[in-house]
Amino acid sequence: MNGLAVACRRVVHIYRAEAGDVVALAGVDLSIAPGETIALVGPSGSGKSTLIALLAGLMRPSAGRINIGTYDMGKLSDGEISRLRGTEIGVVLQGAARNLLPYASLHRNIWLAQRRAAHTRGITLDDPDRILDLVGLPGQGRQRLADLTPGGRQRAALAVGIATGPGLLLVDEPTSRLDTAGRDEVLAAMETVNAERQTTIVVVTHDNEVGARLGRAVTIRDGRVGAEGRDGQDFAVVAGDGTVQLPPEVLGSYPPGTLFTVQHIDGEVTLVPGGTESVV
Ligand SMILES: Nc1ncnc2c1ncn2[C@@H]1O[C@H](COP(=O)(O)OP(=O)(O)OP(=O)(O)O)[C@@H](O)[C@H]1O
Repeated sequence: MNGLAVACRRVVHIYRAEAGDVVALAGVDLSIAPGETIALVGPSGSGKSTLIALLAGLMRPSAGRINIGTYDMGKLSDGEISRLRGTEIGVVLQGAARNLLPYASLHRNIWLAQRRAAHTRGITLDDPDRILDLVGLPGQGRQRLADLTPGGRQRAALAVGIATGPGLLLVDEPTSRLDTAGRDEVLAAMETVNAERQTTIVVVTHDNEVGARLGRAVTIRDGRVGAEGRDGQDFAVVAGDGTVQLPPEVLGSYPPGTLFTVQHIDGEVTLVPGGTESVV
């Protein structure tokens, strides 16, 4: 399957907790083209895991719309979303052990992931050995989780995540607790999967190196898309409601209420601080 496009429009997510409601996402607008690789980065608690859980259909947004390929997630039943997750959307949770049966071989783990898809989609699935080749574990089908290095375990989790040939692969913190060599192996595996299958890949990460290696790094800040990095350049992003977040290092110099004049000359926009502070 080719990569799936993803579109989030004004996505809001509120956790209803005893201690009070928590607004985890406050209006995310994000478009991902088929076959793109994206890192979701940003401070702890900014909403990255919430966003990936919504894309995986593990939760439903409080408001807003999510489209994946031709699917409008809000219009699908729980059963349809669950089937989609087992077939066209691959999910790799944080920690390899959460994705694999530790005492079963890699072959069996891949086969178990494929079995349901074969029933629901009735298509020919990739040979498990071919999948292991893709993630850099050639000929390791008989190995079990414990037999592998930490980087190998994470790549085995990726193998299970792509077992059904999904068009969208969602991966949570694949390189945390890995050394540099392990991280490079996991990045190389994701790059190979993307190159060979054009799978759209969205990775939640705290690792800036991962963000730099993937095609696009989207910074989630306070539940919104705060900035984007592409090809070593940083960009501010205009949100669907017209707001733009300034980088924290800029905001640090200008307290809330600072007035700016906006100068728009020959296509260039400049913010010039000045005037009396307004009360916020
Ligand atoms: N089940 C929950 N119930 C209540 N609040 C939650 C729940 N899960 C997350 N939150 C809150 O929602 C906000 C966003 O959390 P989220 O885990 O999505 O952020 P994150 O960017 O993934 O953080 P981290 O990088 O630390 O994993 C935080 O304020 C968090 O405390």
